[in-house]
Amino acid sequence: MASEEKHIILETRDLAVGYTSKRKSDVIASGISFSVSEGELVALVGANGIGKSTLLRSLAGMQASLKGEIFLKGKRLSEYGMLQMANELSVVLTETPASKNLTVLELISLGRQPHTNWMGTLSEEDKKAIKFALEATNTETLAQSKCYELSDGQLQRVYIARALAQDTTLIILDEPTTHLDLYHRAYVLKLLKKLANETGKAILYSTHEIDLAIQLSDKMLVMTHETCYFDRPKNLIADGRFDSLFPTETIDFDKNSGRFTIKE
Ligand SMILES: Nc1ncnc2c1ncn2[C@@H]1O[C@H](COP(=O)(O)OP(=O)(O)OP(=O)(O)O)[C@@H](O)[C@H]1O
Repeated sequence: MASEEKHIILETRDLAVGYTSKRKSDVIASGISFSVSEGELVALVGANGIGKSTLLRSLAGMQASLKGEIFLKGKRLSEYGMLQMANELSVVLTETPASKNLTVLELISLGRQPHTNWMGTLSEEDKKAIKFALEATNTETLAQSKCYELSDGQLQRVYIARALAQDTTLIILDEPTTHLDLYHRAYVLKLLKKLANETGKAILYSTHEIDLAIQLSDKMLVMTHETCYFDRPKNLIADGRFDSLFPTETIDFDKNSGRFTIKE
């Protein structure tokens, strides 16, 4: 038990996330308890507006949670300073403000910021990490392009490359495959799986590609209006957690194939 706990990178306990204004707290999701261990790819799924982005932003320390605890490598997230956090956690959000005047190489190099010296010069190790990020995301040929020249799908891979260059133990990605064509969707998800399983990174990503997530993820966090379920995909299927994720008069979940079908 103790050795298992040692490998947990991210953990939440009875977390509630949402928004506060002067007058009230608006809880979007609550009772969220799960963990991501070293070497695991975990998918976060749920219907539109259920709170996936809200949860990911809370886990990345970008907005305060309303209740419960978040631990990063056993230490409360609230106790991390900015630089220390950047050494442990990289984030790829859908609405990442695009520094579109930069070249791809410059943007990816920014991922090395937590590691570079006070002059910001790149060491051999920095250059190696950038080269790896370019190769892994299939973006080498784009290196000298300006970000504003890229398609949405190319830009998405560049943001993933920046996170890889940052070389953190935990990577959080909000819908990393949204703008990608079928080939790059499969490519990126297989890459995330490979990175997690082979380099020991802990990767948490949100997605609407539930079928692909079932095939590729080690574990899944399923958000519903009532509660959140966290388990291995095959256990979630056996427990019927996908059966009523969407209105059943329109969409059916087939337990045998692990796929959704549209009703006639
Ligand atoms: N800044 C905000 N202030 C108040 N409420 C917000 C804010 N941002 C999002 N919400 C609300 O929080 C809820 C969850 O939104 P969120 O974007 O987290 O869902 P999601 O699961 O990521 O959705 P999608 O699958 O459509 O991307 C929605 O009802 C949304 O209107």
